[in-house]
Amino acid sequence: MSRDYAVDPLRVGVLGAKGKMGAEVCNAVSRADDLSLVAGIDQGDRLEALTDAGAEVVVDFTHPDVVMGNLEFLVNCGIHAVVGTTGFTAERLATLRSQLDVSPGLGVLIAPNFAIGAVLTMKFSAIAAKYYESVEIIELHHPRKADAPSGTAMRTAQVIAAARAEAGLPASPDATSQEVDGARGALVDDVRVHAIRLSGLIAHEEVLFGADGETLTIRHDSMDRKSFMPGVLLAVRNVPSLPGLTVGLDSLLGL
Ligand SMILES: NC(=O)C1=CN([C@@H]2O[C@H](COP(=O)(O)OP(=O)(O)OC[C@H]3O[C@@H](n4cnc5c(N)ncnc54)[C@H](OP(=O)(O)O)[C@@H]3O)[C@@H](O)[C@H]2O)C=CC1
Ligand SMILES: O=C(O)C1=N[C@H](C(=O)O)C[C@H](O)C1
Repeated sequence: MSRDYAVDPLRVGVLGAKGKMGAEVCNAVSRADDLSLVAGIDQGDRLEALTDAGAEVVVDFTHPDVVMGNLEFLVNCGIHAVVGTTGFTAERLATLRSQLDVSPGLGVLIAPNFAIGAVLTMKFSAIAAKYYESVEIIELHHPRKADAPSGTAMRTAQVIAAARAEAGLPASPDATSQEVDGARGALVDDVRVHAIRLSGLIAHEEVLFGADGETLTIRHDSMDRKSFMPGVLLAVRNVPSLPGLTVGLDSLLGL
């Protein structure tokens, strides 16, 4: 018999509950009739509070330095995870895949960005990439952000680079022969990424494409952290039926 979540809500825990994103997630989960917030823990709290509370899905918005330890605990305890925390290198994803290989039925979903517009920006950029000889990315964030470039910009650069490689495109043209360190941004998979940190901003990304006589700019702006909540809740509701590792929201959005 299938479970009636209106009667028996999915039990959700939040890691990083006092942070900017974690607090917003606690509010969103509390407001959803089919979900029940059973634990919200932060720096210094015991991870066991999650098992004590019977959490079935845990959402992690903490810090790149601690997220792998958190996930090891959750996987060992058989708790599904939805992860927004950044810092997922190919090596980290491989580690996670091997942990999940021995935990049949368990799901972990990691999304570099839960905002629909950011997911579409990555998708549109992957489509546009093969038509333009030049591409650069500018990401713009609030100044309390720990990592640069953003996880979204890293992922955007990776999908663009993959599309360019498949189309046989060389590196973007660039005649710079004299440079003040950092003036041309960071190279991520051969794509230049520039990171702005500015009070007043939340999370923004611009992808600029160029060819002879034209440019195309794809821009997304998160003006409020509420923009991430529909994606987070979509992931929470679906992760128990998505065994293994899922990266990105694309499949859940039908992209
Ligand atoms: N995927 C997405 O859509 C989004 C991803 N992010 C990412 O999410 C992460 C968090 O962002 P944000 O909420 O802005 O950051 P915050 O610094 O506001 O929040 C992080 C919270 O986690 C706490 N924390 C740190 N270590 C632990 C631990 N070991 N266990 C439990 N809690 C811990 C912090 O405590 P303390 O401050 O005391 O260290 C803080 O309260 C970042 O990696 C960010 O890039 C952000 C927005 C959207
Ligand atoms: O730290 C943030 O704020 C954000 N982090 C994520 C990232 O690094 O891409 C997602 C979004 O950009 C907000």
